[in-house]
Amino acid sequence: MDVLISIEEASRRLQEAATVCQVEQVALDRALGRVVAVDVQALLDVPHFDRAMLDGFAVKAADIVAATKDQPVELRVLETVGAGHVPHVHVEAGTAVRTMTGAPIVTGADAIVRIEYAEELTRDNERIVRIYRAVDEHEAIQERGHDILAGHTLLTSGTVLQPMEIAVLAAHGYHTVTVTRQPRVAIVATGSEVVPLGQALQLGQLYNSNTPMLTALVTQAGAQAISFSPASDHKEELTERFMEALKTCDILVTTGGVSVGDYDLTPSILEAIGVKRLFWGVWMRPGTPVYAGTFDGRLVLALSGNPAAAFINAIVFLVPLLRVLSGQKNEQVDVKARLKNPPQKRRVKHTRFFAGQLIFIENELWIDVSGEHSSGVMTNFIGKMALAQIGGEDELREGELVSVILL
Ligand SMILES: Nc1nc2c(c(=O)[nH]1)N[C@H]1C(S)=C(S)[C@@H](COP(=O)(O)OP(=O)(O)OC[C@H]3O[C@@H](n4cnc5c(N)ncnc54)[C@H](O)[C@@H]3O)O[C@H]1N2
Ligand code: MOO
Repeated sequence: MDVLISIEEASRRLQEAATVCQVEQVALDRALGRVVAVDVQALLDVPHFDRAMLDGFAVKAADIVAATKDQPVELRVLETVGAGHVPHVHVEAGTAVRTMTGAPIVTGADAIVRIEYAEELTRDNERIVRIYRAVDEHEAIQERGHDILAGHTLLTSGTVLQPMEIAVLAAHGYHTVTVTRQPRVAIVATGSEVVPLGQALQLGQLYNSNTPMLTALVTQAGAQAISFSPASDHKEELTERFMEALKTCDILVTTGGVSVGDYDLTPSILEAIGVKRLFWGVWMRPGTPVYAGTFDGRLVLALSGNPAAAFINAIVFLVPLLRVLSGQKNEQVDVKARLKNPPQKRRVKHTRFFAGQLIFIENELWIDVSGEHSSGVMTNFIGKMALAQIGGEDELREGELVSVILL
């Protein structure tokens, strides 16, 4: 390992080495979570016509200024217009059109009176409506272009497509959208003790939990995970697996073999195949011996083998990197909470991370980090929604205000 560097410095080196992925077109029904690559313009005025926002009667507001519960005003009803219908008449003084929510407003009308304040009847074969309340001009009418006007910018590049962004694109008639290609992340777990799921365990062996965890995390972050079978701690096997994985990806993520033991071969093998080191060792715990490098325009992150350390390494370095590669520009919210039940641990120079539960106590956000925090303990993460990050001048004491990373 090198002299340890700060998380900020490690992140800076990684982000500097990262480049945004190419662009591609995707259909709207495949676009969830993808990142807009080019600003998208509004193609239409939306709504595309003046429309009714309530079921009622389209009227001239001036006709019914005197309408009250006791002294209703009567108007002649010319026709009924539902959503998707087109009015065939023109409202003159003394007339109205029965108009349903979403229908176009008939010409001549300037307000909608809701149906609850009106009563329609037939007199001498004529449709009449009694109106019991005055309305303001424009009441319950949404004008053409009220939401957005054609030619305005609808979505800026870097926007993550969530359900409502997709709805907005569809409202303008877009079938497809230009997005950045999903970053491809190759995942290689290492360690002679690590065996694939489905195989009986012998003494000293354990199942590979890091690959499924990282695959899930990468998928959750909107990137594409390519998982390889684990490689045992042999130079030839590690070399072959790393080289094979590097061919297919934007980022190679490995776990295990980054510390100082006799079989911790990952950094030396990566460098033997041409990886250029960005750092090896960060003031963080868990996850201190994390390694990073570059290889022919790709990035390499070699995480600790300890599941909790690998997870926190990935949350701190991999997830933000995926944001950069996919061109995301969404602001990250800075969340702070007060520490509840901090472990009795020595305050060290390392930035520490503890999984916790967010709770409100008397209108203040707290993060309860009770439970065992060890690199080898996974169950303490179950159901936890956040990590407390204790760094800099922060103290490990009850009530300390610390940064929180939402999971
Ligand atoms: N003398 C020193 N020893 C250690 C140091 C040190 O500075 N000096 N650092 C410690 C720290 S901190 C960590 S973290 C670990 C990092 O070890 P490695 O990254 O080299 O990881 P391994 O030794 O390969 O594995 C650690 C642990 O995790 C288990 N493991 C590995 N891969 C998987 C997997 N895919 N799924 C589930 N579990 C996995 C592995 O069996 C080990 O138990 O080093 C300390 N040592
Ligand atoms: O990286 Mo380690 O998790 O500090 O034991």
